[in-house]
Amino acid sequence: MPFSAVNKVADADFPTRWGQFRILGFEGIVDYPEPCNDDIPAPAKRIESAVALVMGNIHSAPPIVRIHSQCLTGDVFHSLRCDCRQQLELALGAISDAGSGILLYEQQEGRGIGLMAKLRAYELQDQGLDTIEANLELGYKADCREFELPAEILKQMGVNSVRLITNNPAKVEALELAGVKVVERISAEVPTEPTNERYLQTKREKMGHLVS
Ligand SMILES: Nc1nc2c(ncn2[C@@H]2O[C@H](COP(=O)(O)OP(=O)(O)OP(=O)(O)O)[C@@H](O)[C@H]2O)c(=O)[nH]1
Ligand SMILES: [Zn+2]
Repeated sequence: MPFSAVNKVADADFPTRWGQFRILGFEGIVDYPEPCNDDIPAPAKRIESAVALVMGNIHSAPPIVRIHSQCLTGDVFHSLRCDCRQQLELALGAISDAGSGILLYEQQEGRGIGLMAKLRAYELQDQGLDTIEANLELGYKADCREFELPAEILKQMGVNSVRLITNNPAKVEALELAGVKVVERISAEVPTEPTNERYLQTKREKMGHLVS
């Protein structure tokens, strides 16, 4: 999806439980975005935003990077339907341990379908559909994310090679395609819960995620 512009809109101090970060805000303008649901026409222009938490020196060696997609239910409410919150903590812990790194938090709730659609997908999952079947039943693609904004943000920061925390080969491919080298993939596997076993099984079997 072509961005006609990606701009840094803010850069501030950000103390956290994991240590001292900078928090940066980025906005990208997408011209003629592709619809994620054929029944919902896309606008001619869409603004996408992402937050970058940056710790330490990110230029002396390929930094640890996590691209985290927004999950209100997991990140804020500690939902056990998914593994997002545990992955967020794993990533912040890894960056903190290394003393440097970047967490890119992209506002792609529900793999880009939005919060209300994700909740409707949960309803369908309660009736027996898996995560992908539920998205498709609602008219959405299985995954609406393309990871171009995080790639562009990394390049704007002068980061052209990274150690990426992920289990999702599509993220590695997207960065490489955009010209950001993934010199190492660091596993984002976290302990499973009985309530997220099917969610993880679907990621492994239908989305090619590298989880056991
Ligand atoms: N549509 C939909 N999205 C979900 C569901 N559960 C979690 N998500 C979203 O999934 C996104 C996280 O994507 P995942 O596929 O779990 O993991 P990933 O980011 O692709 O891969 P990792 O880097 O390995 O974590 C977040 O945006 C969540 O809001 C669901 O049941 N349906
Ligand atoms: Zn989640």
